[in-house]
Amino acid sequence: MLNSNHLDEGPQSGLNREKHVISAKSLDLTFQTNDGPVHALSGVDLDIGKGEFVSFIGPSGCGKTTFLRCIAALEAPTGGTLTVNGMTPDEARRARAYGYVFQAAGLYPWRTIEKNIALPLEIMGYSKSEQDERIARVLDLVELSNFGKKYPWQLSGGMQQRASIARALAFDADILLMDEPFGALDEIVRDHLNEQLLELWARTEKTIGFVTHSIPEAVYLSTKIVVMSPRPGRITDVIDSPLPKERPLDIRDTPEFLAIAHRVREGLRAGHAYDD
Ligand SMILES: Nc1ncnc2c1ncn2[C@@H]1O[C@H](COP(=O)(O)OP(=O)(O)OP(=O)(O)O)[C@@H](O)[C@H]1O
Repeated sequence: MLNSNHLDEGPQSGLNREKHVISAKSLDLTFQTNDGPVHALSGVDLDIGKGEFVSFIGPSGCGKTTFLRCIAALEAPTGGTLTVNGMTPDEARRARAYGYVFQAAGLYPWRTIEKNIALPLEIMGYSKSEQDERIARVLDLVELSNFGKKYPWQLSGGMQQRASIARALAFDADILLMDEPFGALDEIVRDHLNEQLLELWARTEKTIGFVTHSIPEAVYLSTKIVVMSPRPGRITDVIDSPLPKERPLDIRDTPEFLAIAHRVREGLRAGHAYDD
């Protein structure tokens, strides 16, 4: 079975009827390092509903990436529970419950954009015709239909990131995990990609977990903003955004937007003060 969606309505699954796509309870993760233990996540409680756009914001080292990696079963928590589509993260990974977009686009330079998107599909055993169909659909979603035959180095940084998003979307996972995907891009390109990402999210109704250092980006994109602070990494505030789903860029000048941005900033400050 190739499509992850089958797990949502499986017959055997009382578990799968759980309404939260991602649910963390008292999640803890301590890394054992040569310099002693590093408490990367402490008592993290968070529920993410289907179709939410959730941003994680906080200073360097507060555990944003670690939390995303736990969801993706790339790290094993040392305490608490975490479910993804009602399964363990490892089961969800095997069921292809999510796509992952990294900070660097991570495209293979010797493969065309099409061939980069095809790679996970090849590994998963899709037929050539299904690969082609999926590649065409995701290239259209990220507005790169005319660039499939190009190599990554022939594309701008923003286009490469869009190609990387297309690759993560190709096997149609319900969840998209994005770790600071636009951090290295200039403001104008980033604004444009933020707009496109919101459109894509509205069209596909994916659940998105998005790591960022930018307050405006978090507020512009999210239905829920999770503010974190370090040592140990923990959640200090969860803000449910009252902004409408349709968001032109100039919404960033409205009092409602600025009020949320203010609350995020206060949350970040409080986290820092805690460390002093
Ligand atoms: N594999 C690992 N081994 C040991 N320590 C680790 C490991 N991965 C992360 N850490 C530590 O865990 C803490 C949380 O790191 P993490 O990368 O999740 O933070 P972050 O909030 O994503 O930071 P940034 O914004 O800089 O990406 C940091 O102190 C980091 O040094």
